[in-house]
Amino acid sequence: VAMAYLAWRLAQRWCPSSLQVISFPVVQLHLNRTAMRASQKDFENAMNQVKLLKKDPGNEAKLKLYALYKQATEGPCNMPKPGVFDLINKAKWDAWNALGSLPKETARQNYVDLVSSLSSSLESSSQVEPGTDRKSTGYETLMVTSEDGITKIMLNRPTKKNALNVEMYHEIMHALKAASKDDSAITVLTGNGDYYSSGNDLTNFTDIPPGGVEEKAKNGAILLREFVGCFIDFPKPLIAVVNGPAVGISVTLLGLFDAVYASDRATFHTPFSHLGQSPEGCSSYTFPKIMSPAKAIEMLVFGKKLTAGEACAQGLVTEVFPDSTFQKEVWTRLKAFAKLPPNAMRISKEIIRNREKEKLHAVNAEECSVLQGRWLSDECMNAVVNFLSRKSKL
Ligand SMILES: CCCCC/C=C/C(=O)SCCNC(=O)CCNC(=O)[C@H](O)C(C)(C)COP(=O)(O)OP(=O)(O)OC[C@H]1O[C@@H](n2cnc3c(N)ncnc32)[C@H](O)[C@@H]1OP(=O)(O)O
Repeated sequence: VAMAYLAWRLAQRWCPSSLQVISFPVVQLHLNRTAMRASQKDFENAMNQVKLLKKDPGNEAKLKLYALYKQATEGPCNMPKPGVFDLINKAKWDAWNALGSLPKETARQNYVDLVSSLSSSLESSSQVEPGTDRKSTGYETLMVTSEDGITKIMLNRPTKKNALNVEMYHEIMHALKAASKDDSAITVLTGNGDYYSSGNDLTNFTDIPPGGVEEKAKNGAILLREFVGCFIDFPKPLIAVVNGPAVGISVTLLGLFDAVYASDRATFHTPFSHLGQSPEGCSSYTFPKIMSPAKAIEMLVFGKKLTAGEACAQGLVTEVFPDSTFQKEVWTRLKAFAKLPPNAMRISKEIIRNREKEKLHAVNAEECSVLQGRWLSDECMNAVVNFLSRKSKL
């Protein structure tokens, strides 16, 4: 019920504007387009095209498609209004009902138009999609560059505080795999804008697959395990340049980096209990080792936010720099590191890290399995709903 509520809140957030988009232009289109009518064949083609869309068009578009489809095939909404707790069906009913007495032919035409615009917009944004060698511009959520012996992977959703959406998880894995094979000596992860990263994108929780929330949680655990695994196995020196606040998984992963340089503006926050969740990124193992069990519990269980200075004192951060000179000082240092013999660095990292690898993979698997259960809990669902409905922030 909580997840249905969540989907409904999202639909509700989008619906006020989307209903205007549905009802107002639909009527206009009807007036302007008496001569342009989509045939039944066009309509059927559009229905098939929807199934072939390479990307999920999002809940707002799906609600519009649903409403137009129902209007085109059954006419005005004559179903009883779903009960107040039947949240998803109520959002669908609202969308359909908002079409009023729009004629079937117009709804059919609008459906065809909508599918056509979705196909072209999603098609064009997926031209840079998977498969071949991605260059910097081939990423949607990252900027990846390679120069002076350094591959820099920059999280690039500054307007969302570099929250990690599903695409970003995949792109980071792709970029790390490419960096492990390229001719750079070291690899750097950093953030664009004022944040390093605000952690997992909480809207990841809203896209529920046909198998429901259980399938969603299972897929999330698989993705997380693979994602963290890439950091455990990364063979070259991996350095975090923490340009601003870091939250959640962007903090826990730092225990798997080989050096962490932070601006004095950065903070380190893992509010897992607040979110009804539990630690990941192997932090249940690395943090107690790095900073003592008691300090790790303050962070991972009680959600204590550390300043950069405190994180450095606890051993999570290697060195802190004043924000005004941060970029200059850090990159000068990194360029010097990148001139060291790459094979020697690789082999030294291997000998330091390898004996822990098996343990880290086991910890990762266990953390993912615990989180899978947490994502289905009321505590977690309520926390996500509260954030998405703007009732809470960290
Ligand atoms: C599948 C793998 C799962 C791995 C498990 C990982 C767990 C974690 O990482 S737990 C940590 C999750 N992160 C959070 O709970 C942070 C939530 N965000 C916030 O509390 C705040 O946004 C803030 C403190 C990070 C920043 O606050 P403020 O400076 O006031 O900026 P805004 O809130 O206005 O943010 C701007 C814009 O960005 C969106 N946004 C920021 N962080 C997230 C996020 N984590 N998920 C989704 N969206 C995020 C925010 O909603 C704003 O969007 P618009 O309103 O559309 O402008």
